[in-house]
Amino acid sequence: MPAIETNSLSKRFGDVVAVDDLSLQIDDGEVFGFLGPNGAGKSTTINMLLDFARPTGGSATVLGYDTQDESQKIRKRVGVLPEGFDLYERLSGRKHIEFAQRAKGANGDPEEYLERVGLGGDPADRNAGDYSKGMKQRLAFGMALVGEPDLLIMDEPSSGLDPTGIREMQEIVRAEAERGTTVFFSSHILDHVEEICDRIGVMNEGELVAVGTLDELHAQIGGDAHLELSVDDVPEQTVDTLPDIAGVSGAAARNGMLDVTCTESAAKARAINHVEDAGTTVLDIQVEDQDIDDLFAELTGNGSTPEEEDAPEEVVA
Ligand SMILES: Nc1ncnc2c1ncn2[C@@H]1O[C@H](COP(=O)(O)OP(=O)(O)OP(=O)(O)O)[C@@H](O)[C@H]1O
Repeated sequence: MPAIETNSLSKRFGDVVAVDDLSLQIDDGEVFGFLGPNGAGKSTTINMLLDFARPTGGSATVLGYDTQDESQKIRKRVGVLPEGFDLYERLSGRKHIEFAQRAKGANGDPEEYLERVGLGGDPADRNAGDYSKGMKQRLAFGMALVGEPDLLIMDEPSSGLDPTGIREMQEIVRAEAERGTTVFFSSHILDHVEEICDRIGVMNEGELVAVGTLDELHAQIGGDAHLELSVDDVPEQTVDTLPDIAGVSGAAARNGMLDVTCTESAAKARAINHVEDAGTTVLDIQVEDQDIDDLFAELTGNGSTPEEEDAPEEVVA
């Protein structure tokens, strides 16, 4: 049974199609990164999975339960770290966990959850209002872990965290995944998901534009590779004929170099052979595979990488 399955799931807000015909399957035990720029439809998808928003089309199941008919059962087995969560400034970390336990009808030692998120000992009894941004995020994470959920849904869990906070968050996700919890991790920052996720789904303007492992994403989009050949001389005719080779999309000459763009890996060898067959000596070869950030930018039609867009926010502790 998949942990999450959506079938043509859609949501319209008037003229805005927030989620468009989303069909996605997330297996039990997977750490899945749900990636996309602002406004791509990630939160709306999560809201539909938790029945906070009703689809205008399609359907979904979470842990085998229908999201519209069996949402109570889903909420019992799912831990949620919402975007922009609220904490009670005057309640301690421990009280927050106890509150979450009561809400979920779960037992257990609150200290154990606080320790799992690095808030054991002294911080447990401090008021959440005195916590740093990272500590607040960890407390919200600890609350999501109450009741040992089978599935963790996290909406932008690293937003506003400094690099140390992000690393800690990733470590906690990893630890939970090792315990067998399925993790659905939404983010608009590729860096935050690529290391910890088994698979990534990329959303753009409500549509799922790619899904797979990082390697599969590279393959799906063609994974352009750039070949830089240092050559003894650059015959113009070769520049013209290189794009006729299968898998070569372009060629250009500059300063004794031949730049060749290949849309498939095997085309690199074919391009080199073609150049040498024309009587040119290849002196040196440099290969530059497309960077994953470029891939993301290409998939989401963004000129800049998500990291660049977000740089100022990311240094805020
Ligand atoms: N309640 C609403 N009413 C009208 N439009 C909405 C509503 N909620 C979301 N939208 C629109 O739906 C689209 C998708 O929004 P959504 O919040 O799901 O994106 P997102 O990928 O989660 O973005 P972010 O990373 O900024 O949270 C956006 O165009 C947004 O303006």
